[in-house]
Amino acid sequence: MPKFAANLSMMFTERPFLERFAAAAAAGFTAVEYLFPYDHPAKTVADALRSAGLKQALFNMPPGDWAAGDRGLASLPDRREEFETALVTAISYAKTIETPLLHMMAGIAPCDDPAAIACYRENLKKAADVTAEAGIGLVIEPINKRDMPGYFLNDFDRAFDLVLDLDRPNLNLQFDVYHRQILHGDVITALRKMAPRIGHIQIASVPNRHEPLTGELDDRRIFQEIDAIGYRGYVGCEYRPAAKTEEGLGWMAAI
Ligand SMILES: O=C(O)[C@H](O)C(=O)CO
Ligand SMILES: [Mg+2]
Repeated sequence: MPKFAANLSMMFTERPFLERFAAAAAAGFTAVEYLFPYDHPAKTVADALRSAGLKQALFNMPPGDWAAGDRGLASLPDRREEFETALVTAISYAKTIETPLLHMMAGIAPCDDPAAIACYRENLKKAADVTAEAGIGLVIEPINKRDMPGYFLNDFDRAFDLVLDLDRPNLNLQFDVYHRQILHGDVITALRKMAPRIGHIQIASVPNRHEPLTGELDDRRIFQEIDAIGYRGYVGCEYRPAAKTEEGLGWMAAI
């Protein structure tokens, strides 16, 4: 059975962010992930994590101005300096919080634009090499067009081929089952094909992005396959609870 990490950006949102760590631990989670810790000092987040006795699975590099519509900086040629600063910030936070893995978001840019493609590739190489020096893993995640219209990285084969082509040991794929199903379907075959380069997995029901066992996929079968491919990392529960978080946790006993 996979080991699950609560996503504190989506779950336990009935309480302020720093109180979600204790709530996740009380609910039985041993690890957490979230999108961004940057609204708080790194030490404050690290203290909340450690006080709750939790492990940190992953968080994202700074995405730019999220409220203004930024969804990452890596493919934006006119924001290279901001990307470099974001990389330094992410590594500093990752070291303080002892996070083994960072997700580099691509940004909103045409996926066929040559300048965006070149910029993304260069930034990805740089981020992989700099995180490797810090002993940190890096993942890239294709995201579906319904949830994130215009997002640069929106194809699993393209992301997988880029990981293989750049061939950095610490650079792998963030395989979000929710996005895979919406973008391409064929989840189990893709898990088997991409298994050697899967650095992180996330789950949510399709189409509503709620708890497991409530969507169109056979989540029990997918969890069996995640075990079968030999994935031993955390599976991030990146879902929006259909009601109160704790009321929706029955799936953990039912899988
Ligand atoms: O949305 C997702 O699936 C990603 O995992 C993310 O963190 C950016 O929103
Ligand atoms: Mg995801």
